[in-house]
Amino acid sequence: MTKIAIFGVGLIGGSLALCYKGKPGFTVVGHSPNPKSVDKLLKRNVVDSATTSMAEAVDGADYIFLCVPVGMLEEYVQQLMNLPLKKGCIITDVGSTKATITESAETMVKDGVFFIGGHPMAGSERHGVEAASSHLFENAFYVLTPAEGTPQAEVDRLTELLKTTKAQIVQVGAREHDDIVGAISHLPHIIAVALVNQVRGYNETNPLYQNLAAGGFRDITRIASSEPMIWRDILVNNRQVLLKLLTDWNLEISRFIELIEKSDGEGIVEQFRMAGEFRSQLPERRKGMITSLFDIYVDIPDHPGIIGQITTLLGNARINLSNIQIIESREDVPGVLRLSFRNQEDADRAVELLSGPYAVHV
Ligand SMILES: NC(=O)C1=CN([C@@H]2O[C@H](COP(=O)(O)OP(=O)(O)OC[C@H]3O[C@@H](n4cnc5c(N)ncnc54)[C@H](O)[C@@H]3O)[C@@H](O)[C@H]2O)C=CC1
Ligand SMILES: O=C(O)C(=O)Cc1ccc(O)cc1
Repeated sequence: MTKIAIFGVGLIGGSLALCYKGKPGFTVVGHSPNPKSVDKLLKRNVVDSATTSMAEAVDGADYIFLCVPVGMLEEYVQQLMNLPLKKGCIITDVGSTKATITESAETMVKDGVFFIGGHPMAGSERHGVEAASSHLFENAFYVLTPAEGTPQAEVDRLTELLKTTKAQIVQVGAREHDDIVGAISHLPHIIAVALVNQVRGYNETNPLYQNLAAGGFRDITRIASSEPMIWRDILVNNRQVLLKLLTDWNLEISRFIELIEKSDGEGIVEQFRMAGEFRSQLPERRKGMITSLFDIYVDIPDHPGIIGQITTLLGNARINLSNIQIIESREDVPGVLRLSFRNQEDADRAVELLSGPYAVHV
């Protein structure tokens, strides 16, 4: 039996637990310092067993996943080193930054125990075990940042284990990881939050901002709703990289200020052209760092219970709805319902299911 211990069974820890729980040959134990959380994990059936005792969780464990906020990772590795661990045990984490934990764990691990940094590059703005899903990592990249001197055979062993997540495993240097992920994930989160707060300010004097900010604005700022504590730790941890990126961001914005001041139409066109060209080269069907929602639109006649009927149809077909929004609902016009799904397959199935009784657009 392969024993997997998971510390911090939230969105990511819970999703990992669901990848292994019930698979032949695996047993999954969840750890939380909070007895109420332990009860919740058992009730929700996310793990085979759960405990508040670190010693009990790691007893005989083959793999230990640290899925707590980035700021707690080092402390967890330190505490694990004071416990009897199984020989050959691999400790890995899922933190969104990799340099500090990979470098410090290297100095902490004892003989016969290995630390391999990890980052499943998929997630969402939601948090907690309630949002966990065994499908979260499918078709996403899962980065491993082995500490120097880690035998490749151990990295291969973890890679083999992680195949169950259906993610594509890649090895990247920890510092290179933080540079790249800083630019494609951490900076966009900062920009989304700053943008929402800018509009929030205007909205204080004119609430029409909020009313008109549906649709596109809502979409591009989804990640501004991410869990504050998780992001506090990520941004503080990756501060060096982010300070450089924010300086570059200021330059990009200054360029736009100048172009607009000068009414430089050609310059503006050139900015859009270059961005469009690069963007069109991004991989299309792979799940990226910042996941998109897949939307379909359904015309809804104005009569009571219609939304319930649609959600029931989807529920019965076990199609997971991620978001639902009424776009227009006035007495004189039929409403449009926007249904969002986490993947194209669910969106396609929903179109097929709803196209009979309703008018569906994509
Ligand atoms: N949210 C996302 O989309 C992604 C997050 N990550 C990383 O995964 C890790 C976990 O994040 P999520 O699962 O999103 O967050 P979450 O909030 O859903 O889960 C965090 C877990 O850690 C526990 N925890 C929080 N503070 C704690 C404390 N002081 N002591 C002990 N346990 C504590 C929580 O009870 C919860 O079980 C973070 O390191 C994050 O950087 C990695 C990839 C994606
Ligand atoms: O909500 C989204 O799309 C994300 O960007 C999720 C995410 C958050 C943190 C990560 O380290 C990786 C992915």
